[in-house]
Amino acid sequence: MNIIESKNLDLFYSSHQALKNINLSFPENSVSALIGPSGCGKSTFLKTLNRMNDLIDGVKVTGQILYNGKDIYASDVDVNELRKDVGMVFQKPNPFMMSIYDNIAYGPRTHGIKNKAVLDELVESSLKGAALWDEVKDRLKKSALGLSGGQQQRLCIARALAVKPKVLLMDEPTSALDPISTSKIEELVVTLKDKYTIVIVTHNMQQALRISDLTAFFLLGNLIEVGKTEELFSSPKEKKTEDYITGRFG
Ligand SMILES: Nc1ncnc2c1ncn2[C@@H]1O[C@H](COP(=O)(O)OP(=O)(O)OP(=O)(O)O)[C@@H](O)[C@H]1O
Repeated sequence: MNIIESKNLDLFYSSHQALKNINLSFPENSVSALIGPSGCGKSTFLKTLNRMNDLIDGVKVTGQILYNGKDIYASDVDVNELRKDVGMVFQKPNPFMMSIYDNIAYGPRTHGIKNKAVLDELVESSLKGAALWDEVKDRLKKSALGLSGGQQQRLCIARALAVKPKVLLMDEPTSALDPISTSKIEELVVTLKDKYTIVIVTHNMQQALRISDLTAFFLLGNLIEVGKTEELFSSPKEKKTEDYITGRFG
């Protein structure tokens, strides 16, 4: 089943059309990679999936994003609830200037959870889910800013998991990390798909090959091709896809 999908989606930044008639579906419990050269609209598309573009002046969206069959741009949609279900992890780790514990408890607290035992359990299960618990369990009250970059990124993933999302959007989550931290995040993404649906923007085609089930190739605001990752990389249907994945441009 497709948990989230776009239908005839256009997006304009004022007069500049950044997305052109995008039709793309994401099956539950899969990892999908969005690839394409800089400026092709990958991040813009990712952000339409939980209305992060709402925050930008002059943005106009037409078409639909259906989450569990319901248009998230409908007027009665509660954007906070949507972003609870469709969480996001950014390129640069962005922990809050507070303790590791409070970073994770922040989201649940804003949704009204105050009980300490419940929060303790959420903090532990989220950190375990992000493969960080063992490294931080003895320093939960220490500042999150004291963690390494790779640990900070796993903390941000744990923070996203703490509100029990269904979909996780990741915008180049490893581009600021060293190779060891990168491979930890890649392993984590593969394990997370048992419980979540993941859409990840990456510039690294090897990464897309290693971790994703589906790959979508964007170029100049158009979706050129989407398919099973292995097939898209081994026998692309479109010449433009082939040129990109073989490094002839982009
Ligand atoms: N806030 C904004 N205001 C105006 N134009 C924007 C804005 N954000 C992005 N754009 C434009 O929209 C197009 C798509 O940008 P986007 O960031 O989605 O591309 P991308 O594929 O994610 O690129 P990169 O890989 O470099 O992050 C580009 O032409 C970009 O200049």
